[in-house]
Amino acid sequence: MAVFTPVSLDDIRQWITQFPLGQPLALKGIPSGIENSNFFITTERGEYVLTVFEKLTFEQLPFYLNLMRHLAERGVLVPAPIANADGALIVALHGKPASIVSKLEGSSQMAPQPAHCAAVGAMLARMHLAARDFPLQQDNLRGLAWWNATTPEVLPFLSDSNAHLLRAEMHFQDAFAGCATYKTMPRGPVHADLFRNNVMFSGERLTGFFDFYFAGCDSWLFDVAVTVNDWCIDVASGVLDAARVRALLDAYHAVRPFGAGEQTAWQPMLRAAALRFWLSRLYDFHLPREAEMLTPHDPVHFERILRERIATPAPELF
Ligand SMILES: Nc1ncnc2c1ncn2[C@@H]1O[C@H](COP(=O)(O)OP(=O)(O)OP(=O)(O)O)[C@@H](O)[C@H]1O
Ligand SMILES: N[C@@H](CCO)C(=O)O
Repeated sequence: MAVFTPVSLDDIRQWITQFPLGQPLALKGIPSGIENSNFFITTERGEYVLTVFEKLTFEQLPFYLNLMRHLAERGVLVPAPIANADGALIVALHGKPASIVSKLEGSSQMAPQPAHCAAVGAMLARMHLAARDFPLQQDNLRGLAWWNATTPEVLPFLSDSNAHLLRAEMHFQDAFAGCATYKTMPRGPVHADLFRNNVMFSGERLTGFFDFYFAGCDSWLFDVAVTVNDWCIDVASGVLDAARVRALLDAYHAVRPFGAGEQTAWQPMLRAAALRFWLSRLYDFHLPREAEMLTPHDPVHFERILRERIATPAPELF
């Protein structure tokens, strides 16, 4: 169970009185997740999720929590952060930053069909548009600068073939980020981690996006590429599934039309999105943190996807 900071019902009885949630009735650690310590809390007012942030700081967190509030207020389906009596969304618990958000109904759809992908594409485009007037700025902290910083840390653990792939792809992505097309791409706050396990569905009805703690300002197309690389693949091979790709991209395009520059950037962006998760998985695998129990995600999955995106022409964006 990936609970890095244990929290008990007794620990929060006094602490939770600063929120308008009534008495806590039950608290349960959530076993999935590798970044933060998460708990379901039942209070007299309903069901919520408590997150204790393990790496993100009090300085970084306002971007994520205020973005969620901004989106929720504009009808994008995301958990609504709960403010305490002073209006604060982030408060200390066991010396670490913590927040409480509303619990989404439904469950993750781990075997998505085209209808699920279309719902995700449409909501992603709505999210990008709704965040255009979000006033806070924060870079994608898992963007190009982080890839460049992390590459030398993981290289010593790689086979010759993988070290060559990583060096070559970093070279390609550094050059791509410097080109004119990249610089004109539409950008704004993006989720940047919109995998199947970060979206809730009730049947075919999308009930919410969550886990915004990798969000940041980046190109919208990067967000689309991250999403397609998870929602629209055959998991065993990493190969894109044409029907699901079409469903997701067409639904996105109907809400926020893609531009010609984005078509040019699509294949490099699919590669960038694969590289980002290959790198973070390599880092977590070879340089793990302590946890009560932690199962790192498999880096080979994204190595396979990266090789596949390099080898195979990208599908038409629109
Ligand atoms: N607002 C929410 N409503 C309902 N369930 C939630 C909510 N937030 C988190 N969960 C549940 O908690 C689990 C872990 O949350 P989350 O994915 O945010 O953790 P994490 O540590 O940031 O994980 P990772 O970054 O590995 O995805 C989710 O899979 C989901 O079941
Ligand atoms: N979605 C990431 C985990 C961090 O949220 C991965 O699958 O590697």
